[in-house]
Amino acid sequence: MPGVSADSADPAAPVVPPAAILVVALALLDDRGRVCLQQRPYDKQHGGLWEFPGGKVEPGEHPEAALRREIDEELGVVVAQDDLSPCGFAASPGLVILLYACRRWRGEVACLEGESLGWFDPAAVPQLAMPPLDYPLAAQLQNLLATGAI
Ligand SMILES: Nc1nc2c([nH]c(=O)n2[C@@H]2O[C@H](COP(=O)(O)OP(=O)(O)OP(=O)(O)O)[C@@H](O)[C@H]2O)c(=O)[nH]1
Repeated sequence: MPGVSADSADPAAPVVPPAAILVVALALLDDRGRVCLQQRPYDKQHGGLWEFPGGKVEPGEHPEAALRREIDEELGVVVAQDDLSPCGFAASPGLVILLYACRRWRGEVACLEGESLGWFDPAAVPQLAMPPLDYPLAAQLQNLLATGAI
C-alpha cells in the first residue's frame, strides 16, 4: 500500500508500540502440591499484592525464554523449557498475561525481587489480595489441577 511500510527489517521504519504489553507468569508447584506466589514490592504498582512470579516479555523475546529469565531473576532458580506447561491466560485492555505451570526446577527458591514469597494451597489462592488478572489465572490453574491435566 503506498505510503505504508510493513518492512520490519527496515531500520528507518517507525517503531510501532505493541497493542498490549505481554507478561508471562509461572505457577511453580512443589511436591506437596503448593504453588509459589510472591508479594509485589510495596513501592511498585499493585504493591503488597500477591502474584504469580514473572514479568514482561522483551521485544523480540520468546515468551518461554522471557519466563525462564524472569524466574531466574526473581526466584533464583532455573526451569527447563520442556517442563513448562501452558496453563491459561488473562487479559485486560493493554495487557495480556500468559500463565505456565512447572513442577521441576534447579536451585533453591529465594525471594530476590519481591517483598516476600509464600507457598499456598491452590484452593486458598483466590482468598489472597492479588492484582485483578491473577484471579482468573488462579481459577484456570485450579481447574487444570482438578482435571489432572497438569
Ligand atoms: N500480575 C499482574 N500484573 C498486572 C495486572 N494488572 C497490571 O496492570 N499489571 C501490571 O503488569 C506488570 C507486570 O510486569 P512486571 O511483573 O515485570 O512488573 P514490574 O513492576 O516488576 O516491572 P518493571 O519494574 O519492569 O516495570 C506490572 O506493572 C503490573 O502492575 C494484573 O492483574 N496482574
